Amino acid sequence: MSDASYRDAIFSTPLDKVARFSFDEQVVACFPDMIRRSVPGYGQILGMLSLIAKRHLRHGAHVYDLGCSLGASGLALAGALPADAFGYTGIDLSPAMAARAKQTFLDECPDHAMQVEEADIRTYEYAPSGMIILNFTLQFLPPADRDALLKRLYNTLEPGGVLILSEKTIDADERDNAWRVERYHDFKRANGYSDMEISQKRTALENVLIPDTLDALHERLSLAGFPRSMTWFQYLNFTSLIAFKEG
Ligand SMILES: C[S@@+](CC[C@H](N)C(=O)[O-])C[C@H]1O[C@@H](n2cnc3c(N)ncnc32)[C@H](O)[C@@H]1O
Ligand SMILES: O=C(O)C(=O)C[C@]1(C(=O)O)C=C[C@@H](O)C=C1
Repeated sequence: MSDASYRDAIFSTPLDKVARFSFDEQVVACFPDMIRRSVPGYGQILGMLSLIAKRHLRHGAHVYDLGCSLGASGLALAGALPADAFGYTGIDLSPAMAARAKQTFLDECPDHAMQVEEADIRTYEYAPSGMIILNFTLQFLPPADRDALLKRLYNTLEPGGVLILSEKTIDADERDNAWRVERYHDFKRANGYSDMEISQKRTALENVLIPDTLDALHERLSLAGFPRSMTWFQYLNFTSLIAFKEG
């Protein structure tokens, strides 16, 4: 079955040298377990996506899911909306992710027209769309590339379209940041990760996942052209924003 998932044990043994985190076969094999145990509120964010789509998506409009990984957002939409309600393109640069997402859609929702493209979201040629999902992906782009992408996305959205931006964040205040990171590590421990796993993954993500502050995310959305953005979800150092294009 294409959604078979293993328990994430990638950082459970001591490594001489921790390699940079990458979305390779090893991560793909345990990704559903990894993201569920590592991202506070991941399930709730997925659950809200289809409710937001029901309110904001014009019937038949297109949805882009950027950095779709295994297509969890697409599956959430397909589970809640009929096939003719929307079109969907998931894009991911990782060949292993894209291949597995493609197969998952064929297995799980063959009646919905779900496309997956193995491509770079920075250079992809977007068609007009009603909703763009960027869930935990912008944080993996070099910061210098983020504004240009958001501007392109704003320009491709149809009037009345929405962008959902979910990210890990950092606090500008050092004490607040330390508190939030410590409680995040408590969250991971409570989900079965050891101190060694937490520490080795932290090293692997250094200079790979570069978080912005919540204020910087709103500022980027404003710079891109969005007249309005809101933080609709926050749980420790993970957040989700919605940005609206004027209708
Ligand atoms: C944390 S995962 C996203 C999780 C996913 N959105 C979900 O909700 O399950 C980040 C994904 O972004 C992809 N990615 C990173 N940089 C990318 C780029 N420049 N273009 C396309 N995909 C990219 C990675 O391959 C990875 O699958
Ligand atoms: O484990 C962490 O520290 C995380 O930041 C979680 C996180 C993410 O936010 O994208 C990092 C890598 C994996 O893609 C899954 C989740």
